[in-house]
This record gives sequence, structure tokens and C-alpha cells, in this order.
Amino acid sequence: MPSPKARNSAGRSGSVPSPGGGNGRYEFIALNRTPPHLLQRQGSDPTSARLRASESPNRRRGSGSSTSSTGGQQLPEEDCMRLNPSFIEIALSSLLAIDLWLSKRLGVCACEDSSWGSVRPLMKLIEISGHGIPWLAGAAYCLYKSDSIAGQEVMLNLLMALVLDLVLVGVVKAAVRRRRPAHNQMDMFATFSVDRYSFPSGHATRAAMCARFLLAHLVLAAPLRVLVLLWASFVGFSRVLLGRHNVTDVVFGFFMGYWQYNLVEMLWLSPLMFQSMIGQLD
Ligand SMILES: CC(C)=CCC/C(C)=C/COP(=O)(O)O
Repeated sequence: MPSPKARNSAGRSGSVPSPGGGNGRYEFIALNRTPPHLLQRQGSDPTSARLRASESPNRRRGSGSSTSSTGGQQLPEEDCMRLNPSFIEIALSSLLAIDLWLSKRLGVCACEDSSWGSVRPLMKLIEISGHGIPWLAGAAYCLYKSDSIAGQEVMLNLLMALVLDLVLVGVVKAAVRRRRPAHNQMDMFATFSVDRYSFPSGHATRAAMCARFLLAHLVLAAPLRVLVLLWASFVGFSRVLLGRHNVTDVVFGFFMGYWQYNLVEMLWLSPLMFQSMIGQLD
């Protein structure tokens, strides 16, 4: 004759056979199981799905299996996790999607046939104005021509800043390895191998850093200061219009260039250091 416990379990449609079936443990598990139809509803309910996914691995392990059993159906743990992508993951993928869409729409000078293709030569002129070579050559020329220690100090630090910028941008580009937009024509002059990558925009970092440098040390007249800011903004914006960069490459480039100037101020070569360097060269 079946025991009262066994009768109870047999009468429940929700009882699920367990590895310990037939003894007291079987009864315990069966009585505490939720019927399969409720489990299915729980599985489709986003709140309970989140709760299950946020359950700690230890608790899940404690249930005796690395997978969740729903009425005999095995749910891999990764499925539970996928139901609950973090807020940061959703925000990042949405930002990237908007970035790609916006950059493609703004790349109106990407080639001659583009909607604003006739403005491309002007954009390429702005590109040259933010290129590393004219800046390095200009700073070296001014350093050579300067006859005051103060002037030489500023130009030497500008040279140091430009080299630092090339190194830091190269390191970040090589680490991130984000491809340039598909609509970009790779027809830039004098590039390094890392310049096939687009994050961050080297022109944007240089424009932001040089603009801060000019405003702090060289350009004092208000109209010229406005021009410097406009130039830096145009250099950044032209990168997207030319299809060279996505918007986020340029925005990050501006932040990076702004921060790089702080680094230049920290590493500033003083006249004393400069004189001892000159002395060592003599
Ligand atoms: C050869 C020298 C001295 C600098 C290279 C400058 C350059 C081509 C940077 C790439 O800029 P973007 O990342 O904005 O395209």
C-alpha cells in the first residue's frame, strides 16, 4: 500500500521525477516544484527572467546542475544571461548604431559623386591645415627662426606636444583597431600604418590640443581666438564630411586632444631645462 507521501506526489500533475526518486528526497523535491505550465509562464515573463538571470552562479550551482530545468526542458545559463543585457551594453550598442547611421548621412563629401562632392577640395584644404607635417614643419621653422629664449621655449614645447600627440594617437589606434567608415576613400597624404584605423581622429586630437596651446601661449587678440576655435571645430567636422571618420572618433579625439594639452602643461620644458639641452648640443 502506498504511503500518504507517495499518494500526494502521484496526485500532483506538477511533480517532476528527480534523481532521488522513490525516497523521501523525491517527495521533498516534487512538493516544492512549481507546475510546468506556471514555469513556462515564468520563463516568458521578463521580470522573472531577469530575476533568474541575476541569480548568483553559486545559487544556480546549488540547484545541482549548471543549467536551469523547466519541466524537463534545459535552459543554458548563457540564455538566461542574454535575456538580461546590461544597461551599459544596450546604451553602447545603441550609441554605435546611431554613430554609424549619422556618420554615413554626414559623409556628404566622401567622394566627388557625393551630394556635396564639389566642396571636397575645400574640405581637403582644411584637412591639410590639421595634418601633422605642416604643424611639425611650422613649429621646427619657428624654433629655428626665434631669437628669444621665451619664443624658443614655446616652440620647443609645441614640437614636444605634436610628437606626444602622434605617439598617443598611434597607441590608441593600434589598441582599438576600429576600421574607417566603408564610404571613406583612402587618399590622404603622408600617413602612418596605424592611420588605416579611425579611432580616435588624429586631426581632431591635434586640432583640440593645438587650439588650446595657441590660446594659452600665442594668440591673445579676441577675433583671432575665435578664429582658432572655429578652425579646430571645422577640422573635426570636416573629418566626418570627408567620410574619414565616424562622429564618435572625432568627439573622442577632441576630448583626447583637450586632455593631452594638460599633459603638455605638466611636462612643460622650462627655460632652464631648455638651456641645459642647448648646452649639451653645443
Ligand atoms: C605623417 C605625420 C607626421 C602625421 C600623420 C597625420 C595623419 C594623416 C593623421 C591621421 O589623422 P586622422 O586620424 O584624423 O585621419
